[in-house]
Amino acid sequence: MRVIVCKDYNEMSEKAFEVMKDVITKNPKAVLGLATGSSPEGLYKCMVRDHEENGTSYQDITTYNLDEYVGLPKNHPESYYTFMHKNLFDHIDIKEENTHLPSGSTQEEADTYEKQWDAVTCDLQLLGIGRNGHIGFNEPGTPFAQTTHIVDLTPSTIEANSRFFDHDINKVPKQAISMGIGSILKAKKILLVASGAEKADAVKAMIEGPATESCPASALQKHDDVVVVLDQAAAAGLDR
Ligand SMILES: N[C@@H]1[C@@H](O)[C@H](O)[C@@H](COP(=O)(O)O)O[C@@H]1O
Repeated sequence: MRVIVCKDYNEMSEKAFEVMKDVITKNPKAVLGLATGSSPEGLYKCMVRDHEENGTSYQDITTYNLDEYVGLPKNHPESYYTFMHKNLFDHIDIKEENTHLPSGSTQEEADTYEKQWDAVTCDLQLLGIGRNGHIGFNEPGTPFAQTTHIVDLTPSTIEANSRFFDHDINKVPKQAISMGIGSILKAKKILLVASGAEKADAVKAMIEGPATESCPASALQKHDDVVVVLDQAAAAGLDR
């Protein structure tokens, strides 16, 4: 794992953008795995600004998102479909038909998404990390070989994500459809961004702990091309 520590969220976003831009420049037909949450928002802003100022084109780029809540209509303000359009897709020249998000509530629908994912080679998978070490919605205890699946969210994730639902845990969906850890590890390159003190324990377990199902992100130790971009607060627990 290559670990880059930045002074703050903005610098983290700029550094992550450099990694992203390099992939897109080398391959304008790249397949990108995308993530939601506050961690990648700054990176998406950099991509939009670069598209507007430098004309970087996404015409031939294809995207696959990691996850989506079960039970929220597509156009719900907190659906990941809405998030991706609001933060990225509506501001760049990507073709709607080239963007993919998982959807549905059954394992059959999850398997269909995995088949689509298997048919492409992802050049760069972007990830955030949950406070309990989850990636996508793969909660602690998820087998590393897991493919796209329906997930029961843990109380800790429901609580963490309630900030997007008026701080009301009753409004947070209780399930999600998520690429598995095995799906994520299929990407050629992985870029994980994390900021803030509340991520420090998960970041330490991911990088310096053993590769164990109790920290889903520690599975990334098994991949040979991972770049982790952190701000100082998220890196605070690291020994090295
Ligand atoms: N499913 C998403 C994850 O993909 C994301 O990494 C995590 C952290 O979110 P944030 O970046 O807002 O802290 O939250 C959600 O649960």
